[in-house]
Amino acid sequence: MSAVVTVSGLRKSFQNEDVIKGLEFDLTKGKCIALLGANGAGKTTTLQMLSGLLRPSAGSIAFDGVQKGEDFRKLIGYLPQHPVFYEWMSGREFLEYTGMLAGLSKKESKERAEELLEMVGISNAKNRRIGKYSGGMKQRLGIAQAIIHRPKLVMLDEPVSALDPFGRREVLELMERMKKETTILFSTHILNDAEEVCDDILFLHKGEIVESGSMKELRDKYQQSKIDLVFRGESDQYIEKLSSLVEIQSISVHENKISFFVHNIDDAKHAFLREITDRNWPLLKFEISKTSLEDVFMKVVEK
Ligand SMILES: Nc1ncnc2c1ncn2[C@@H]1O[C@H](COP(=O)(O)OP(=O)(O)OP(=O)(O)O)[C@@H](O)[C@H]1O
Repeated sequence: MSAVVTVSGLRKSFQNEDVIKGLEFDLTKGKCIALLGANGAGKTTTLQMLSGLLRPSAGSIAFDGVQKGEDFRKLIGYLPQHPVFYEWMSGREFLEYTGMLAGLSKKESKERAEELLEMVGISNAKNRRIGKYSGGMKQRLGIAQAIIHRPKLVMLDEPVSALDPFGRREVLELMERMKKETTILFSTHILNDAEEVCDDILFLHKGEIVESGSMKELRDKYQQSKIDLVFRGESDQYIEKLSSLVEIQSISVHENKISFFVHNIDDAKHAFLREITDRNWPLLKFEISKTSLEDVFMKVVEK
């Protein structure tokens, strides 16, 4: 599959401090990719370099079909983390204005503005002043602005983080619709949001990509089945016996909770329950679950 942009050896330092430390990745055409990372991981800095607002300290960013030195801005759309609007303009006026700034004719801008107001679901408020819009509506207007010139890649910096649950839902649903038309790179520190709409993840931590791949690959790689057990009293003898019954990947003990990570959850469940009931062990808790990507994310971030 072809890449809309290929990034190689990308670095950025501020006052001799390395903030982005040699990123290597490409973004596959037609995908929605989450740039996931905690606060300060370097997401905004990365997006600003990709959008041409910030000059990299080193490395290259190559857009598909664009020669070195050629203007690539027509190919990209960008919604900053804290977009600023002319609050006195109406949504329609704002979109027509940004359309013309992006190089569309007056007629094209009008038509595209109408189309986008419909698409992002604010056409009934198109003549209202932006100052009267809710957070979710402003964010959707910001997204419309970012795609007015039909870019090949649209970058959204934390588009849902500051929204209430309603606004968040509106924007995530809009992204779902946009996926059919363009490649999306969106930054977030909330894994759930990434999981909901994205195909692929770039996991940024302290300026480095510590994990990447499709959602499915990462789930397959990290999701493990586990059985949590709590017994009354000392648990060493139970751990020893239970771990001899089936193939165990790992065991962790936290206070009085024993977690067995296993390959085959059905075998383990039956074997454990049989053993515990046959021997009448003082079981207080038996719980089956899966580790989530969230657990993995937390582990990496805590390092
Ligand atoms: N202009 C600047 N001058 C100095 N340091 C900067 C500058 N811009 C960003 N940084 C630093 O670079 C690091 C990464 O910042 P960045 O804003 O890219 O992170 P982020 O992942 O987008 O986080 P957040 O979600 O909090 O915005 C931070 O430590 C930040 O303090």
